[in-house]
Amino acid sequence: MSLPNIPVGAAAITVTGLHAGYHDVVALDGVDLTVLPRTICGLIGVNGSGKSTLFKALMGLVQPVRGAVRIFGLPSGQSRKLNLVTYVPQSEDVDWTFPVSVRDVVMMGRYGRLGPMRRPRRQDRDAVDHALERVGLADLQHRQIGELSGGQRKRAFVARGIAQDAALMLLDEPFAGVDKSSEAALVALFRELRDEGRTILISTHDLAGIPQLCDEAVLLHRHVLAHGSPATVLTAENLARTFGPLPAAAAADTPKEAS
Ligand SMILES: Nc1ncnc2c1ncn2[C@@H]1O[C@H](COP(=O)(O)OP(=O)(O)OP(=O)(O)O)[C@@H](O)[C@H]1O
Repeated sequence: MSLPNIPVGAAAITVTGLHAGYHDVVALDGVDLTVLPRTICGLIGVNGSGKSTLFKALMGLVQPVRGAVRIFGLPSGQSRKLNLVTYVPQSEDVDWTFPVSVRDVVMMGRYGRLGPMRRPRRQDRDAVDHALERVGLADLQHRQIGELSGGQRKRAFVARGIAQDAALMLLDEPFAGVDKSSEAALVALFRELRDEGRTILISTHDLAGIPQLCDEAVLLHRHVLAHGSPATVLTAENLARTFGPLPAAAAADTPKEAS
């Protein structure tokens, strides 16, 4: 991975005093969050707690009412122009009837990197081949994107981010609709991507999978309730603050602190 544009020493994500929302809906109410490079950070919260809005604010798709967002020290528009960040949205936010192949979707990751002729060159095609291989979709690359299963569509968007060679990947529920064996393969892939130098912010409802996947966890409810290692964050007390009191049987199933 070549990341010449990243300011040395900058945090991957810096969010300060962020207030954002939609018309009369306050979705984020004073979010402060710093995520260092080479980290997989899990974003956890109930439905409507503001996870997707935070992703959109990081991408510049939702404007702050107050506060600021920086990606590698840069405003979101600039970080997007420099191909520093990629976003895998929730499936509901994508028009799957759009007549493009899986390969076309992955090639979109290269658009910001095309040469002066604006045509894919050998290196772009190679990057797309490589990304398709890494998510296990090489055999399905000529299918229309809408003809894939839910889990395969997610993998196509992850491949787009890999082809883009983005230093920061924002993944909104990448495991939704993904079967257990594909989820295990994605977890291994995300850890490889982290080890290559990327930073990943990932929203998930799979609490039990957090300790294996994530270096850090963030509990969100319009603002950050807790942030730190999974062991320190996923305590019964913090989870009760995030999700409300759990029934005794469910509480017994919550992840144990790592020893
Ligand atoms: N386009 C929109 N217009 C108006 N309100 C919205 C819009 N999108 C989200 N909201 C509201 O903003 C708040 C935060 O929503 P958001 O989608 O960020 O939550 P979330 O944590 O991602 O939820 P989920 O787990 O269900 O995906 C909710 O109250 C939601 O109803």
